[in-house]
Amino acid sequence: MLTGTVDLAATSLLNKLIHKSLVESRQNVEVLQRDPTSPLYSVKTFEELHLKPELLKGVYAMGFNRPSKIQETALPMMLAFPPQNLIAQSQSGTGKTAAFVLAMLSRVDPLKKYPQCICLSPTFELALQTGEVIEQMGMFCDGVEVVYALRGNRPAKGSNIEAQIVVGTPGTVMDWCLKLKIVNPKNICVFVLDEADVMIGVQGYAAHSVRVKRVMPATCQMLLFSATFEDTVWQFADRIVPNSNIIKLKKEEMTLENILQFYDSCEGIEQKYSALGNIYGTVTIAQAIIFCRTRKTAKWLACKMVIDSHTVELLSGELTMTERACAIQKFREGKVKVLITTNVCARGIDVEQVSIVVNFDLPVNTDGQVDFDTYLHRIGRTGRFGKKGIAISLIERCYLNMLRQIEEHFGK
Ligand SMILES: Nc1ncnc2c1ncn2[C@@H]1O[C@H](COP(=O)(O)OP(=O)(O)OP(=O)(O)O)[C@@H](O)[C@H]1O
Repeated sequence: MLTGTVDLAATSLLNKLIHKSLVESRQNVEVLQRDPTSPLYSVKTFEELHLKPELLKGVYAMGFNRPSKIQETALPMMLAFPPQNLIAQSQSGTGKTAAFVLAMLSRVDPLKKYPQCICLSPTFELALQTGEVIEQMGMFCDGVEVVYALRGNRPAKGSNIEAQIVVGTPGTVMDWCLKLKIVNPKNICVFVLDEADVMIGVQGYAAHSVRVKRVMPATCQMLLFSATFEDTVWQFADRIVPNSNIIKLKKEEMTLENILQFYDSCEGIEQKYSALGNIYGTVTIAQAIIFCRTRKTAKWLACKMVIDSHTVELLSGELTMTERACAIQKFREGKVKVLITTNVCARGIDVEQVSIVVNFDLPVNTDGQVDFDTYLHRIGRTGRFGKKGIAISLIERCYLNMLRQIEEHFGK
């Protein structure tokens, strides 16, 4: 890790690194896809994975040349007959979404006009993003549609849902299945839990996910995906999805070599703010996400930056759904280059141009201990699919021990 206050020398070094990483990113993906130790490596081509012709067309239209390791390994398991359950772990940005989307699209029958697959996501933004991937990848699958089971999109009781794939957050999907009864769980043949460790390991999410699972037919294929699974969550996953195929990473494989991690030790919040000000110019060469621990800090930071004439977008859980959708869309389209957010965007969000992640605060759990998994998910918002990325954590000196714990935990 690189240390020191972000002074002029450090800023200029960062500048160089960002330019270098932007130039090297594309090349790096090609190199990694030929490196057997990389999570992007595969022996097989998409043709050899026996995808339907319309899906092959979709994959190539998205610009994918070869599958990644998780896609190569998971797809044959997911597409096998009889259908098999799968619990799969792979690093951030290595193509898990594409893998389970291909599995759902392979299984739906476009002629049947009712929901056949459900994908649960922990956040509104991630559900929207996954739905968009389904729509893009399935663009040649005539008659296949997606419906979003999200707060704010509430069809009337008795509505007839014709879309074959439902993407949504657990509470709303549960309502659609059990309360409104507009999705018949008995017709579901694939049930995906994205960010599965949260979906089954965190109270609230878990209660809803498990209730939906209970009303599915026993033959329904369960697919659990995440970049992180704590040991206790593995055990729980194994219990609720018995007889699964399992793809698991070793601890030392979890961090990505293509993301450089730095820190800057600061005296207090104001010094953190000035450190951020020093690197703002560098950060906006491409796009950046700044993570804060609380909504309050995120709001404070966004207001302060706007007052100082910086263009930033705030996205936190206190915004309305329309405001959240608008904020992520603006950032995705590159209309704003800096997104200030909380853990609501820590997982899954995929914006290719993000070359820097800043931890304005380190993520901690409810006991005030470092939340290693969230750290990994946050920094994984950069360095997508082998691109180069930079993560900078601003740390108050009294919390430097947390940094050591992160280094020890990941062996980096
Ligand atoms: N085979 C491929 N070739 C090229 N690009 C790919 C391929 N598979 C996925 N991608 C791209 O890589 C990026 C990351 O993929 P994706 O979002 O599926 O990763 P993920 O593993 O689900 O990440 P996270 O753990 O953060 O949720 C996306 O922009 C996606 O379009």
